[in-house]
Amino acid sequence: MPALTDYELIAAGKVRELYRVDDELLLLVASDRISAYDWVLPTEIPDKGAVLTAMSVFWFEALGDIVPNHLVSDDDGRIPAEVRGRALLVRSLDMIQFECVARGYLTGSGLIDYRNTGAVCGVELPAGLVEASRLAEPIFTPATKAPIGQHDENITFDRMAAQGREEAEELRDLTLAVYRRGAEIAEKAGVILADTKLEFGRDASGRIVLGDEVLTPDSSRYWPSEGYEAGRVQPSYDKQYVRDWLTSPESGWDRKSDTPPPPLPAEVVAATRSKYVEAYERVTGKRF
Ligand SMILES: C[C@H](c1ccccc1)n1cc(-c2ncnc(N)c2C#N)cn1
Repeated sequence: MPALTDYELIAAGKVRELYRVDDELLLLVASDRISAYDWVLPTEIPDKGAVLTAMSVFWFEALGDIVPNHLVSDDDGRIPAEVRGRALLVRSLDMIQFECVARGYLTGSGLIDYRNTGAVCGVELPAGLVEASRLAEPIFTPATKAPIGQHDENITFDRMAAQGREEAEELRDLTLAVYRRGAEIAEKAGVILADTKLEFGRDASGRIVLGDEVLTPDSSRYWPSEGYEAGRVQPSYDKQYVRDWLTSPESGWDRKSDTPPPPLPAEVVAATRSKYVEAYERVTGKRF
């Protein structure tokens, strides 16, 4: 059984790492770290990495008729014991350098663009929409990848198509199809999938393949269906306990200061772990 140190680290995000296993295979590792307000918190959430990894595995399978994916195995001798359960053995792809985002609801950077221009990524929207408005139809809102620590830049479809219209159209169609399927399955589970960010690449035969994690609470916004109401910021399905505690007087933290957030109390950690497990069990219908 190999150790993680046997593999070269080739990419690291706030809460995950990517290692090279050989010239065809990579290891996508999800940590138990959690980020909030653009900070990586000092306290980990036990099993977060494993739950999100299991969610990606579920979605790759549930989306198999829509798009091929890079998953080779979630249980293979080449996955080191220390990350078993929170790591995926994946095919190395030639990644397409666009963030493929689909939105069924208006929030985050999409809402900001809408308030400034009446559109998101050049897609005109009707007047009068507010925070968390449900859109009549899901929209494709691509972005260029920003360097670590910065926010991606929303771009128009035409700007993306300048690098190849056919590819942009295929990525748009796949992204919207994945979102619609995800939103449909989530809705049956009493969960709103507000938006999601996908990453695609090309395999050795030039086929477009879905990479990265897919439809997880880290790559998507999940809201409880119960209590949904446009006009206010919706509670995050998985991170609301963390957000509420960090912005409460109890934490002693000032979000506007440039100081790192304090450690989380055990009860916030436990409640947050439960929300990840609950999201997985409701969406997949499987026990974690
Ligand atoms: C953005 C993401 C990332 C993951 C983990 C940590 C930091 C970034 N990433 C994914 C690849 C990638 N490259 C080639 N083939 C692949 N199958 C994948 C995947 N997944 C490169 N970067």
